[in-house]
Order: sequence, then structure tokens, then C-alpha cells
Amino acid sequence: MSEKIFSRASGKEVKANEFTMANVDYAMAHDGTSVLAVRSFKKMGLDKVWDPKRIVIPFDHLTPANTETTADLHHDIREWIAEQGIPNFFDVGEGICHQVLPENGFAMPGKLVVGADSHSCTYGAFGAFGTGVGATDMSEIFASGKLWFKVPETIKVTASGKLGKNVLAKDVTLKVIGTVGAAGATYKAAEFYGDTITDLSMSGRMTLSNMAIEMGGKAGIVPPDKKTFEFLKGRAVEDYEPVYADEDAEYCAEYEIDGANLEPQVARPHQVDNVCDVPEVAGTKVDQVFIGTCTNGRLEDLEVAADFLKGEKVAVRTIVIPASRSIMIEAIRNGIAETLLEAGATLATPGCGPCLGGHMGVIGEGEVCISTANRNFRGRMGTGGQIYLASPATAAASALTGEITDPREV
Ligand SMILES: CC(C)[C@H](C(=O)O)[C@@H](O)C(=O)O
Ligand code: SF4
Repeated sequence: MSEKIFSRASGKEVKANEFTMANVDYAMAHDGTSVLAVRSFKKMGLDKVWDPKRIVIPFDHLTPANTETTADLHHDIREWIAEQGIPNFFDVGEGICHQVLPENGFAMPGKLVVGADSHSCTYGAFGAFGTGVGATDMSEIFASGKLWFKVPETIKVTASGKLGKNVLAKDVTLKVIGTVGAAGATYKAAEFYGDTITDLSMSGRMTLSNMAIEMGGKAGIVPPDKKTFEFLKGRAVEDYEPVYADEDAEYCAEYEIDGANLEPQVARPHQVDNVCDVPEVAGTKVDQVFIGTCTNGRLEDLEVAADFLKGEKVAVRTIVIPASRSIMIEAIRNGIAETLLEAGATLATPGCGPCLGGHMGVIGEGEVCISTANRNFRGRMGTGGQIYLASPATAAASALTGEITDPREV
């Protein structure tokens, strides 16, 4: 799939391990990375970006601004966006970049979508080649619409079998990362196959593709199907042409995941591939529960949390942050927000929240957070904190007890 997407984007046939100059279909930078990208773009001495309509800028990392410095940076970027006439600007409260782009139809099958954020691999859930680059690489795209790439080799991950009750997309994802390892897919694309994957909702597929970078992957691609096309109906911003792997496509490695016998998974501090079954760590005391992020802040995730918390009270502070404004509106309309608030959870502005330790729920020395995010690196949510990564079901079950809890036992 990657060879086909890069061949189209490069205007010539390219194969794995070849270097190519490719035309980027959509380019994303958020409040965190656009600052450096714009600085570097200005240094090139150019006046205008290559194509304002193909640039998307959501503000999500430190929103609403947490300090005066952030407010000033936001201000400068807003000015630049207006100067450049970039129409796809999503200001404070619209949501996390990796939710905002798909919701607004920028992630489409067969497209090359590049973001100045490592979790841009999320767009692979729609059959796109979505990948992250640094801010200065992004400035090259702003200038020319092009960037050089090495076409990656591909690993094939097949997950089969029907998931058990309260075993979710996140558990499949953590199992994949634990199996492949944090560096197991470095500079490779992953393609996901099998009935466990096709059974996932678009939301669940986004959870899976989102974490491809946590095994080093350049991309994590789910072949598009009826669900994908249904999601994109009336949403895709332009025509698209899906690509699929050939029957005899070559993979550099293959992995099998047993979905039918999968238990709820958790990644222990401080590495994402430090994965085990939830029962192994059940009973670990937690100080905070965080449900949100580009990995698990979608409606389906909040719904799962609300199912656990309905009519109950949380035992520890619980922060819930919808991934986008439209998810928050939906959660208010259908009563999920009320259920969560009545249970004692805190609801905050759509955005990254405390995911990378900026604000809105950083943790203190020795504190433990169970989070639905994608990274548990040392110090990420606070210098002396410990992060366990889990599904929204495991996180919500743990909110009820104040300790890591198997969601099948609540
Ligand atoms: C701030 C940004 C560059 C970073 C990333 O690229 O992933 C952030 O989103 C993260 O999750 O750590
Ligand atoms: S929610 Fe977390 S992982 Fe996702 S883009 Fe924001 S900081 Fe990065």
C-alpha cells in the first residue's frame, strides 16, 4: 500500500527502500509545532506558502493558553495564518489535530497526509499514508508542497477472533505494541489485517493506527472498506482513490494476534511496550484517571466510561477530555457528559490536556495516573509521576475503585 501511495504522490513508480521526492496532499502543524515551522519558513525568505488550502492548523496542545508565553505564540501564529489566508484553521476548543483532520475529511484513502506531530500515523485508519515529521521538515512542505521520503518496507499484523466483553481496540493496540516492541517497526509501515481489525469501528481503528509510532512505525494502515467509505461520505474534502496491497505483496515481517483470547492490556511505566494483562497489575493504587487524547478521546470511549460510572461515584480524581468539540457536543446531547459529571469526573476543553504534561492535570512526585493516552515515558505527565496506559474500560473501572481494576470484574 505504501509503495502505491508513494508512487502516485511521486509521479513515478517507487519501491520500498528507494528515496523519493513526494507531493504532499495535506500538511498539518499544531500550536506546538507551527511556531518552529513558521519561524523556519520565514527564514527561507518566502512570502507565500505553496497552497493555503492544503495546510491545516489546529490549536490543541496548550489550549486555552496556559501561560503568557503560550498566549503570545498563539497570537503570532494566528496572525501568520491570516496573512497566508489559510482557511483550515481550528482555534482553541475545536479539538486535537488527529481528531480534527479525520472529522473534517482530510484523512482519505490513498492520500499522503503529513503532520508535524508524531501521531499523524492516525490517518492510516482511513487507508492514507499518514506520517509525522519535524517542524523544519514541515516548513519545507509549507514552501514547496514536497518532501523527501524513504519508501518504507512493511510489516503485516493480522489479528483474528472476536474480542471478549470489555476488551477493546486499545487492548488490541497495546498487544500489538507489546508483541512487535517499541523499536520493532522502526522506519517501517504496518498494515493491519484480520477480522478483529475489520470488526473495529473507525474510532477503534484510529486508536490502533495512532499508536503505530509507538513501535517505531512510519505509518499504520488499515485497508479501507465499507465502514471507511461510509465515514467519508459527505465529509471527504476531495475525491480519493483507495489503494490495496497486491495478493503477492512482500512483507519484511509478519505477526499474528489472537483476538479471541485477548485479555485487557496495560502498558506499565515507563515504556509503551512494557505491556501485560491487566490482572498482573490489578490492585495497583492510582491517584488520577485520565480519559481522553487522540488515542481514546472519542465518543465511543466516553460512552464506555459513562457505562461504568453511571449512578456511581469515582474514588479518585478523574479527568475526561473529549477529543473534539463535536464529540463534546454529542456527549452533552446524549447525556454522557451529565453521567460523567454526576459521577464526580471533571470535564475539560477539547484538546491534548495533560497528555504531555503541559497543563490541566499534571501529576505530582510519586503519583500514579492510569491514562487512555499513547505514551507513558518517564516524566511525561509530571517529573516524578508514573503512567499506566489502558483502555477507557480499564481506566473507568479503575476510577471506581482507586486501583487498577479489570473491567471484566466490575
Ligand atoms: C508536541 C508534539 C511535537 C508531540 C509529538 O510529536 O508527538 C506531542 O504531540 C506528543 O504526543 O508527544
Ligand atoms: S493528545 Fe497527546 S499524543 Fe495526541 S497529539 Fe496531543 S499530546 Fe500528542
